[in-house]
Amino acid sequence: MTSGIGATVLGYPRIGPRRELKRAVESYWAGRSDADTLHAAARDLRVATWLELRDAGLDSVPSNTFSFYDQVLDTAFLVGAVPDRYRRSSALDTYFAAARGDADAPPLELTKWFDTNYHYLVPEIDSSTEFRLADDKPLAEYREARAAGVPTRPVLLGPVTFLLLAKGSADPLSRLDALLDVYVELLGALAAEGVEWVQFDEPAFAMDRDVAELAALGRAYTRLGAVAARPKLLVTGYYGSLGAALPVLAATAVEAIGVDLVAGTIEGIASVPALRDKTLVAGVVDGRNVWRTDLRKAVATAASLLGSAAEVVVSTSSTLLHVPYDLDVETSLAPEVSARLAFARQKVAEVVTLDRALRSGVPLPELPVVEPRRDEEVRFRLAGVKDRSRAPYAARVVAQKALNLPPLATTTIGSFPQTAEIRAARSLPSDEYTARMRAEIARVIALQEDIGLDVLVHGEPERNDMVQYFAEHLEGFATTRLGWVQSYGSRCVRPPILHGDVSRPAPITVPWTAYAQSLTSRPVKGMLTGPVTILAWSFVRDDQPLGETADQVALALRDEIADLEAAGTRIVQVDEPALRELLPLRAVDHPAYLEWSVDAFRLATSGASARTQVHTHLCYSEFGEVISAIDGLGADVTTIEAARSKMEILDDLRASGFSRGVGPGVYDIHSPRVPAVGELTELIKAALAVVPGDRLWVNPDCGLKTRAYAEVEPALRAMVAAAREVRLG
Ligand SMILES: CN1c2c(nc(N)[nH]c2=O)NC[C@@H]1CNc1ccc(C(=O)N[C@@H](CCC(=O)N[C@@H](CCC(=O)N[C@@H](CCC(=O)O)C(=O)O)C(=O)O)C(=O)O)cc1
Ligand SMILES: N[C@@H](CCS)C(=O)O
Ligand SMILES: [Zn+2]
Repeated sequence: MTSGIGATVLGYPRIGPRRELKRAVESYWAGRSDADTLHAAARDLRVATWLELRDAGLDSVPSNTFSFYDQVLDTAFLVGAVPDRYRRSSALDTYFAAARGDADAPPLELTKWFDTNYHYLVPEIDSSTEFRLADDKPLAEYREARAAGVPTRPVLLGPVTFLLLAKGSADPLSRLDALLDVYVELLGALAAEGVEWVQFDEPAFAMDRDVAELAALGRAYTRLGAVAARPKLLVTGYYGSLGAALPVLAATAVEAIGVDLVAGTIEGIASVPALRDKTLVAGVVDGRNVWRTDLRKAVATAASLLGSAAEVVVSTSSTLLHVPYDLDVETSLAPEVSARLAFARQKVAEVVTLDRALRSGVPLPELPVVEPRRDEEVRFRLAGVKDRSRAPYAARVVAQKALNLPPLATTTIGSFPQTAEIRAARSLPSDEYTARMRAEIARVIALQEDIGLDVLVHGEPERNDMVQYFAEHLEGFATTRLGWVQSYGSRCVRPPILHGDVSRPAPITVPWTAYAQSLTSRPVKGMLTGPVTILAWSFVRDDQPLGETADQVALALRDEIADLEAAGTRIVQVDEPALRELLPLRAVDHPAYLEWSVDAFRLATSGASARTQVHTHLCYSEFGEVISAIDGLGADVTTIEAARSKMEILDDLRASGFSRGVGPGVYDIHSPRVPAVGELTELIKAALAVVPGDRLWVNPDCGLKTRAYAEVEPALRAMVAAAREVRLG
């Protein structure tokens, strides 16, 4: 039996090719435009996407991939799982209150989406949550697309992944049957509308799952498969192999299963007999990286599955949300780099080409193969690095006494507010720009001295982004002009493209840091982004192990640290906020990752003298799982996000016996709220119960770049006052 889904992609970017959605929502938030204007902008983006995908030749076009903020939040609204504290006068304002918070309620928790740089809002579900079909977004988008002449396939977050991502219940799956009632009702409504296919995403099953979770998956799709009048069902599990979830899904009545054959493998697929009457949606075009597909290899992979399913069709390995829109607008990329690339629009064309080749025998085009740039000197130097250790910590503590820091030393994480004036200045001529940035640094240093911080920062005004900035100054990286990818809500990043061997033509941060240090007698921290984070937030080459690429980046950072020391820098911070993010989804892959990631950090930092205090900073994740790796980094001081998770990290630190300097963040920089001195002293005292005062640092959770001075200044003053109060006992 063939089902006729045909060539498709599992999802598409939604921010607009020129970040139109960012401008539209931010304008609405600022009160500069009304809801109708915002809805019209959103509609234009959706319609343009559907027409583009249809005209590119896809047989099945996805819908409901649009979101004003986040698809997990959309799902919470769809099923009525929105806490009452967010109820506002309109549905749109209720939605944005949950996403961003307001004067009356802090937002839902924001956290990393699997092993990507996308962030989702964590639904709150407990035994009292009354699920109901509370929104018609998937239906409305289907109708809108149909009116534009495009029949579409609504994409929904699968019920089991939704519950597994939620918090608030010790046993979220106990709510599955109640949630399924809503999905059953929705399937009926979609069928009545004439929807032919619906896609359910269950990426939670690319991770290790226990027997109860696998059983819940089976129960969910057995129930949805049994709905009398329903669209055909495609269930996808991406960011890795479905593993044990594949036979579970195959045993249900769903018509199609989407498998990730880029992050996952074909292993085990042929041995699932129940797939033989289903459509296999073969994800052979990489949804997360930007390399052009090896068409011959991809078609061979898909063809090898032909006997395992009733039908095999070509698709992307995951949603295309994580790649930029269009390579063709990047006219400044070197031709030998762009010849190796495909962004979302080009990937759609690849899917169509591959599907026609697989199912109709249309010949594949011949494309030239371009090899990555090799740098023999970098490879030679790396082969010569034998030792990645520093002097013992006790000796470093003695050597660093010269810094003369008080107990409960106060500092910030690096960035100060990136104001509109700073961003606008980027287009100035070089001399003028440098003068503006130096003036900003001088202002930030004077402010920190006035506030009374002990260890200062230069404020990072010259950095458009903590990864892109370094990529712009390293060989082996390309950066884009318009290659924006959604990170969270309206915030976007332009991940650099790490395409060849990495080297550092000249010092990167030294002039800015040295200038800042020349203005003050207090120590100014040199500020670098670590090798793991640079890889995590870039598109990385896939022709060599990640550990090799990380070492090349680390070597460049090692040279930068040596130059910072030579210029008089006594403290260097190497940020690794993405250390947890890159942790592989399957436990079997953890040890190898933790080994190369820790090794790369140690390569970057182990050239530092015992007198130089090395800090690292981590945020955006829960760190319990990688606490021993954090210890393995060997930094003298680790500042870590803690306030948002209510200092839960203290338990992990206590349990791990962490014995070096640590700064659990005392206030949440994601909220405009200014903390009171009293609440900060309480947090510092709680931390003092776990870490002695001479090793305990007082700092915010993360950098201040997204905040305004009106919030930052009083918050830092409160933080310094709290540290002084606790010092006095
Ligand atoms: C710490 N985080 C980061 C992650 N990933 C990164 N690559 N970088 C990170 O810092 N992942 C986890 C978190 C995610 N958090 C954030 C937080 C904030 C942003 C953000 O604010 N993004 C900005 C874009 C930042 C940037 O690249 N700025 C450039 C370009 C600015 C710009 O838009 N210029 C205008 C023209 C100038 C003007 O007049 O404003 C234009 O191009 O039109 C710069 O400063 O030069 C955003 O706007 O979304 C992202 C992730
Ligand atoms: N130094 C960076 C770290 C962010 S995770 C900053 O302060 O923005
Ligand atoms: Zn941070």
